[in-house]
Amino acid sequence: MTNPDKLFSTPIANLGDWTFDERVAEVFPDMIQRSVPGYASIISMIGMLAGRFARPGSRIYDLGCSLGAATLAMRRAVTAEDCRIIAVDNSAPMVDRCRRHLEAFRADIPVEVLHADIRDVPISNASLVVLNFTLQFLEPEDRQQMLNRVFAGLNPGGAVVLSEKMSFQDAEIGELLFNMHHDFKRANGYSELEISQKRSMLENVMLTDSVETHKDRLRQAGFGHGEIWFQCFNFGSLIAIKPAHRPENAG
Ligand SMILES: C[S@@+](CC[C@H](N)C(=O)[O-])C[C@H]1O[C@@H](n2cnc3c(N)ncnc32)[C@H](O)[C@@H]1O
Ligand SMILES: O=C(O)C(=O)C[C@]1(C(=O)O)C=C[C@@H](O)C=C1
Repeated sequence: MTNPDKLFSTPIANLGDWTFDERVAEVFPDMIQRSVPGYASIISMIGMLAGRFARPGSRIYDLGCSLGAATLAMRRAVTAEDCRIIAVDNSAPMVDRCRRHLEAFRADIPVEVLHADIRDVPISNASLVVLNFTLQFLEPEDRQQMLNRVFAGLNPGGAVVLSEKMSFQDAEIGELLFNMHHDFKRANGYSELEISQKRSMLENVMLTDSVETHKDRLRQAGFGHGEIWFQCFNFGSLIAIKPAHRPENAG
């Protein structure tokens, strides 16, 4: 049983900015499940993607791993020989719990959990890089550079999975999907107070981009193109593949 998220159920005088602190880490599985439509599907399908993209002797990165849900799904699914997973988060309470979580299950794939800022972690020999609802917490001016580094660290034929809460250029559709997300939260038992307090805490620290912006950034990083492989309301996930080396005289 996970602890229920009741963090914002009573009025808070000074809301302040959102952080991934001890209290959030403690209720995180319940919180993210009830807040992100499609979260469980995305996690299990990241496992499937890892099974497909993992190459022998390569690394898989889970950037902003929180409690390690994506890492666990990938560790279960990867069959390629001599792979290792590097899971990174800059929240100490998340990293502590993530390590304990991973130790609770036996597995053949080694996992290194790093307490670090994803902007400082070298990326190399990667067959898959996962940013599952993490890029949205970087300052917008750091996002392109991050994706450039992901591209540079991927082996040819490797992929990036980029899941984000998104905004929409079409104002009417944007408003509908935003409202549907709030309906989703209400249906999962969150009150108007909980929804609005969390929203105002996230306001300054989680700035969302449009699907077009994400695709432009992926293109600029060198991926050629990226495409949505999952979407529910204003939450979605893109995939982009680093072109494989083409033989010298390929037409
Ligand atoms: C919404 S959670 C990610 C959920 C997680 N990927 C999953 O699939 O369950 C965002 C995570 O990113 C981490 N984070 C945010 N900015 C970061 C940064 N600059 N470096 C490392 N981790 C970061 C937060 O501490 C938080 O745990
Ligand atoms: O936008 C919201 O209301 C959210 O709750 C989103 C979101 C996210 O996308 O990361 C924000 C913080 C929590 O980590 C869980 C979910």
